[in-house]
Amino acid sequence: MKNEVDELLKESIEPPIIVLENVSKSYQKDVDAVKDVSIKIRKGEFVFIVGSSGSGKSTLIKMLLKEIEPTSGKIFVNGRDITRLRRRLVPKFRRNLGIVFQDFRLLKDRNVFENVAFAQRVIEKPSRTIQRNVPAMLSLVGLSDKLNAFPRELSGGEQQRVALARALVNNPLILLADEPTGNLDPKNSWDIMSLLDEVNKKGTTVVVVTHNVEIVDAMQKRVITMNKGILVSDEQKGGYSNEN
Ligand SMILES: Nc1ncnc2c1ncn2[C@@H]1O[C@H](COP(=O)(O)OP(=O)(O)OP(=O)(O)O)[C@@H](O)[C@H]1O
Repeated sequence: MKNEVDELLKESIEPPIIVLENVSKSYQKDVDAVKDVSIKIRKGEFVFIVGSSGSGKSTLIKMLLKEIEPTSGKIFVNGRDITRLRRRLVPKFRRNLGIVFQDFRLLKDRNVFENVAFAQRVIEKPSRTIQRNVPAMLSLVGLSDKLNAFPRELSGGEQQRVALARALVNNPLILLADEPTGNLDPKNSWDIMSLLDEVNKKGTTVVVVTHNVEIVDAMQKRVITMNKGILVSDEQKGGYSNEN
C-alpha cells in the first residue's frame, strides 16, 4: 500500500516521460516479438533493458523511435501519443531523442567535428552556435584533441564517444542507447557507461539496452528484463542476474 501511495505521489510530482500501455508487436502473424508490455519511465530515470537474444529489446527501442509501429497498444513520449503521430511530424518528434547504436553509425567521410555538427545543421542551428556547442560537447566526452580526425583514425571507444556527443549535442530529453558497448572492450565500455551516468545526473532520461552483465550488476539502476517478448521483471536497483 505504502509503495502504491509513494508511486502516485511521485507521478504527481514528476509525470512519466515514456509510457508504454499494453504494447504488442508481431512481425509475422501469430508470433509476438513484444507481448503486452506496459512500462512507465519518469523524467530523469536511468533504465537498463536486458534479456536474452531475441527477447524483444531492440523492437521496443525501434517502437520508441517510431521506426516501427506496435501491432496494438499505445506509446506516449513526453505526454504525446506517438502511435497517432503523423508521418511528417516524425522528424520533429525525434528531436526529443538522442540515439546511440552498437555500430556507432558515423559519417565516414566527415571528421569528428563535422559528425557532431551534422546533428545541429539538420535542425538549422546557426553556425556561431555550432562553433560553440560542438567543441563543448566533444570536450565533455574527452575528445577535444580529435576534432579533425576521421572515424577510421579512431578507436572503437573513441568512435562511440563521438556518437554519444552527436546524440547529446541537441540536448535531447531522452537518450536511447541500443547495445552501446557491444563492440567495446571492458575499459571503453565502462567509460561509455560512466558518461551515460553523468549525462543522466544532469537530467537527461537514459534508456540502455545491453547484454553487459557486469556493468548492469555494478551500476544498481532500474532493470527491466524481457524474455520472449514478455516483460518478466522490473526492479529498482536491480541486477542482470535477478531473473536470468
Ligand atoms: N524485421 C523483422 N522481421 C521479422 N522478425 C523480426 C524482425 N525483427 C526482429 N524480429 C524477431 O522479433 C524477435 C525480437 O527481436 P529483437 O531484435 O527485438 O530482440 P533483441 O532482444 O533486441 O535481440 P538481440 O539481443 O539479439 O539484439 C526475434 O524473435 C526476432 O527474430
